[in-house]
Amino acid sequence: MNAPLALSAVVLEQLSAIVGEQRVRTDHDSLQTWGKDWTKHFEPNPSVIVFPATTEEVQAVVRLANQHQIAITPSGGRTGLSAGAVATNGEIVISLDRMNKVLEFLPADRMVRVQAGIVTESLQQYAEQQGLYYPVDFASAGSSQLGGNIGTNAGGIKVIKYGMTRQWVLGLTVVTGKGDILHLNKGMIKNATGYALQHLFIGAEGTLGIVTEAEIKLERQPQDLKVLVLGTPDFESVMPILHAFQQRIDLTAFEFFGEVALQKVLDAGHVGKPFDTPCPFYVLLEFEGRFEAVVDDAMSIFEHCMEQGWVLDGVMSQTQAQAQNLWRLREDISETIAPFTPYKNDISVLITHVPAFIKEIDAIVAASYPDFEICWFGHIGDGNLHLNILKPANLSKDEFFDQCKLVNTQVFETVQKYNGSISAEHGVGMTKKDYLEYTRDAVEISYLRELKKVFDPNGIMNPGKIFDL
Ligand SMILES: O=C(O)CC[C@@H](O)C(=O)O
Ligand SMILES: [Zn+2]
Repeated sequence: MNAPLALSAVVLEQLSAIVGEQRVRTDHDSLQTWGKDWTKHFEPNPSVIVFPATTEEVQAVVRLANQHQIAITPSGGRTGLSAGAVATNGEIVISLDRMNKVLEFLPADRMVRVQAGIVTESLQQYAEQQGLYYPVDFASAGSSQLGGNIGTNAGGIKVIKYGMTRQWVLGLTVVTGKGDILHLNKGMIKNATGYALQHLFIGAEGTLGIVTEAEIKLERQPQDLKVLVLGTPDFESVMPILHAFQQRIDLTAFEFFGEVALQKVLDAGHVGKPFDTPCPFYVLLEFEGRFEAVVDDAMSIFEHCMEQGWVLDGVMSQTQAQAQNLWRLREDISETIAPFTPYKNDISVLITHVPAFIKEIDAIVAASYPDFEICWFGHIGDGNLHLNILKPANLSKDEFFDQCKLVNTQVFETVQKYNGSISAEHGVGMTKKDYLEYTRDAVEISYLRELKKVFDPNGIMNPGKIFDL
């Protein structure tokens, strides 16, 4: 590991003057902890971690960094999977941990104004206390922060009904890379006054500036959610099941996972199998079962799917506890496979192309990784697959990643052929940076570079993420 790059005593003193001496850390453990996210590919090596409490303090740090030409990496809950929040090169890490407050609730607007360091689950709980719902949800919601969700335009398990984080952002306060504070859109639903700059900061991974506050839209709470887990004989059956249900029922989730993923979760021992019939693939779907007619409808579609041979076995939750247990079969996958140092793909195509796309990707991985375990899962109802390749115990991390990267070209050429994305919801960060042109063409990337210069002329905001300058 590289030694942390030392900042001059003057800069450290100035940082202390801005955020307070107790809120500046340079000890080894802090640098390691706040210098990285959940990605395992890169070694953290920041110079200092600061913990501002207000937008103005963030602004002062950004201005200081501009003055001294020091790079900044914004840091939220550090649950990212693409190394968007890893500081490898002497950066000042700005942690939003102290900026976690709810600032204002406007019931008539069904909107809450929060600081960006609020933990996603705390925002969900706050909404619930108001009798409302914040629908962006995923397994890491207990640790991830809203600012990070905005930085990657996080998706998760309810996108099929509620969309990505972008859909819930009504306004943002940001500190640009230049050090200006902008209040973007101020929570309005209707505001036809030109470029909607808030949208540029959603998915920007902290490369244009730092999101410090957000106005977030809330929704009515879903009622009587029912969960079905169905076993299918093959990939080909998955999409017909989706279409059969969607014709008659508004789904709040449609997820899928393969046998390898299920087995790993069952091996962890926290949850039992859904039914006895072993199946190569499973889908999990959810809907609001407020009315008996909807639940009856779901049962008859389930039977129709069995008659068609698309479903081999299945189960529907009868209680909330059962629904939660069925969800764990899907939600526990990512954490359960983490010890296998997975090589992650987070790819998407239009729903139309999913069947052909999966077939091609399956053929590539089967031919290229005959000795590796392939763990399929994902938000198939949104056209988003999480293809995780698991590291065999006898290979080193570097050997394993090198072998996986050899196959990237084929996988990403297939993504490109279907006009898909090399990163559906995890962001580009450093892990997918070299492959950006498979989704965004060179002319488009040149516009991204120009935009970056407008907001961050000195190139200090999270350099090395998404693209190089
Ligand atoms: O670990 C992954 O590859 C996916 C993580 C997360 O996006 C999920 O859908 O569980
Ligand atoms: Zn996901």
